[in-house]
Amino acid sequence: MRSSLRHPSWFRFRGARYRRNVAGCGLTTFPRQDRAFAATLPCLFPAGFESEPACSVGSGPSGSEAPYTLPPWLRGRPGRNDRAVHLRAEDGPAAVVLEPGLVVLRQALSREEQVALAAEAWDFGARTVGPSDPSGHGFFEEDGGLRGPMGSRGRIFEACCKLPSRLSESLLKASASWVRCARAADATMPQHEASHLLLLYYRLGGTLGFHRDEQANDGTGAEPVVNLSLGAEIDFALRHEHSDVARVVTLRSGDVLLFGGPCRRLLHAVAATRAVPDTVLPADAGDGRLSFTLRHAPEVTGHEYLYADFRPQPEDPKRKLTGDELLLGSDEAQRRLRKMSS
Ligand SMILES: O=C(O)CCC(=O)C(=O)O
Ligand SMILES: [Fe+2]
Repeated sequence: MRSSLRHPSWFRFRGARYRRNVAGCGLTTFPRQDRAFAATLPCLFPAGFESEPACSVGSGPSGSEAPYTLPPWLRGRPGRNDRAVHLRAEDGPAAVVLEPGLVVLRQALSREEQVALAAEAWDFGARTVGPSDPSGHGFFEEDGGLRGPMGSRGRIFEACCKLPSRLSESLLKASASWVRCARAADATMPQHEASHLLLLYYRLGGTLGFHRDEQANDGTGAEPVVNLSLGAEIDFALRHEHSDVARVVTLRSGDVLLFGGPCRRLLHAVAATRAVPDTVLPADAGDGRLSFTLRHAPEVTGHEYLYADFRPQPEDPKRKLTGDELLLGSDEAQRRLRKMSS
C-alpha cells in the first residue's frame, strides 16, 4: 500500500465528498456537463492506495484508458457513437470508483465462495421450463435452447424471499456488504435493500446490447443495480447517452459492478465474453457465465410472473405485452419509457 500522505484523502465534487483516488477517470468518464469542471481538478488522478478495515478502497494504475473496438453488432447504428475506451483498473481487493454512482469491487468473493454460489445457482436454474414445471424457474426450453430473447441467455427473475434460502441468504448478506463497501468509497451511491434477483446464464459468446434498466422489475428508484459475474470474463460497456464514447471495463469472475444514484440509468451492454482457464462454474455450465443482479424493485412484489419472460423487442414479430404493460397498463408503461429515455 502506498501512502497518500502527499494528497488529502478526500475531495469535493458537485457538493459531494469523494475519496480522491478515483480510478479510471479520464475526463471522458465524467458526464459531459461535468467535464469542464472535472478538468480543473488535477487532483483526481493520483496513483495512490489507502486501506480501510472493512473494505479496501483503491484505484487503478492512474486512470489509464486505451482505445477499444466495439464488436460490429454494437456499431453502425444511426445516432450512436461507435467509439469506445477500455478503462484499466488494477486487480486487488479494492473498490474502484469509475464515476460517482459507478463502482467496481474487484474479487468481491473468494474462489471458494464463487464455486459454492455457482453450484447453488446452477442447481436452482439449470432446469427446463415446460408444462411439467410451471414454476418459470429454469434457464432452458424443452428443446435445450436458452429461454431468454432469441435463445441468448437463460433468465430467472424472482423475489429474493422466494429463492431457495441457501441462495438468498448468502446473496443478500454479500450484497449488503458490497453496497456498504461501495458507499464507503462513493458518497453518492444510495443505500440499497435487495428485493429481487435477476439470474442469467450465458453460454460462451453470449452478449447483450445497450439498454437501460428501466422497467418496474429493474427498480425505478436511485438504488443501485448490484451485479456479480461468475465464470467467463466479459467486457462491459457503459455510457450515459448513445452519442457518448462508450467506456468498457473488464469484469472477471468474482467482480461486482454497482451503478446507482447519478449512474442508475446508464446504458450498458455485454460487448464480449472470454472463456477462463479454470472456471468456477460446474462442469455442465461449460465456459459460460452466471450473472446475478440484485435490485430494489418492491413495486413488482407479487407480480414477478409478469416478468418471467424478457421484454420482447419492438421488431420482434411475436411481440407480447411487456411486464410493465401488464402491470401498469400501456399508457403508464409508455409514459415511463418516454420519461426514462428522454
Ligand atoms: O449480463 C449481465 O450481467 C448484464 C445483465 C443486464 O444488464 C440486464 O439483464 O439488464
Ligand atoms: Fe441491464
